[in-house]
Amino acid sequence: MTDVDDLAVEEPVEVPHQAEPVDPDAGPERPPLMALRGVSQVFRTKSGPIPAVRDVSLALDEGQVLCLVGESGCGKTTTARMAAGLAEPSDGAIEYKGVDLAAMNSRQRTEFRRSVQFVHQDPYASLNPIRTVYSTLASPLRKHGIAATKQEAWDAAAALLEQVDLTPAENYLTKYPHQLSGGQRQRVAVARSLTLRPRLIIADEATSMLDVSIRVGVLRTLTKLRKDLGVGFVFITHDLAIARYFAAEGHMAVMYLGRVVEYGRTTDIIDDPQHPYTKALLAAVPEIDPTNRLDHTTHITGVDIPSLTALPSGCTFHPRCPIARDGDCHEVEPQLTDVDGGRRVACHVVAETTGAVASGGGD
Ligand SMILES: Nc1ncnc2c1ncn2[C@@H]1O[C@H](COP(=O)(O)OP(=O)(O)OP(=O)(O)O)[C@@H](O)[C@H]1O
Repeated sequence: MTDVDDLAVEEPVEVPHQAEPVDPDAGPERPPLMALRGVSQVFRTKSGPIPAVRDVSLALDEGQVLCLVGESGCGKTTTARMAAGLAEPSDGAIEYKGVDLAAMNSRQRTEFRRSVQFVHQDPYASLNPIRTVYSTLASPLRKHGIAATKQEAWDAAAALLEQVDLTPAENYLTKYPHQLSGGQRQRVAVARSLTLRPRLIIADEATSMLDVSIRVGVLRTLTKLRKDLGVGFVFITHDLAIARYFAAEGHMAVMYLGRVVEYGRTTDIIDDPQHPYTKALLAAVPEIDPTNRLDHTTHITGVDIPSLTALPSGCTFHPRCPIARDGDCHEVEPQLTDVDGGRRVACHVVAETTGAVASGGGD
């Protein structure tokens, strides 16, 4: 877990669009930058189908940040890979600027591939070991006609390295991945994701393999890029301190066993979690709650996280839930329900307490 004190010193970041909750079902007149509509992913394996993601609807606008959080195996990476067009959903649709990926013509698909970039958790695995940093960055620049000559490619690659705070750039352009530290490699991977001037970066645990001090530096660079370039981020992390820092002016979706169980503004969720799973996640991180308003003695009850191949009936969280009741919680899967101010929660008890109504989005 990242020490939040390391992250707390950062000045607040201005983003081009102050984050209003984005409705995936907004009308076609102003489609979100990206929308996931009722997206599911079932992996067919020898031991049977694995429903990794079920009926997820999420959206974000230009320049916004959306954090996906949750325990290992809850479906964050699978969701991110579908959003990046790296895997086709078994059901539902991914839309970029209102156009379904599955129905895009070749021009739209090319624009999507340029505009939406994926940054992996492991920069060592994602960088070609036999290419220098220059070659890694120059290749897409030349291929897509952004740089016409070697000199232009060199200058553009150097500018990209400066954007990711690898300076002086000349010291890095001729290096190979094995000659760089983990943080430097991840900065090169981020620079590569910027080569085609993306509108959205999907970052999957992009800082989780880095030492804490290096992680903070890379997060600061990503935050600066968001501010300077207005690029949107889907940011995946299991670390709530990172989510609070990076998506402070954006939104958070909390996932559990393949579904979104709570969605809203990051600050609202951190300050006032509604779903018992979100409460338990936050209560497990005492340093994120210096005022001790959460009951840190309340842990998730019951057994370990259930298997995706044997999902509990009703609310899949009920075997571990401290407030589960007989009846609905055991029998009926709760839908995401509008609570207030754009917050959506999938919990029968919360819905009843707040008098909430189920949202039509089906997410
Ligand atoms: N290609 C695949 N084939 C079969 N099962 C898969 C495949 N990819 C992922 N899964 C399973 O789907 C579930 C969700 O995995 P996913 O990687 O999306 O979760 P995650 O929240 O990103 O977890 P982590 O943080 O550990 O990566 C897990 O149970 C995983 O084992």
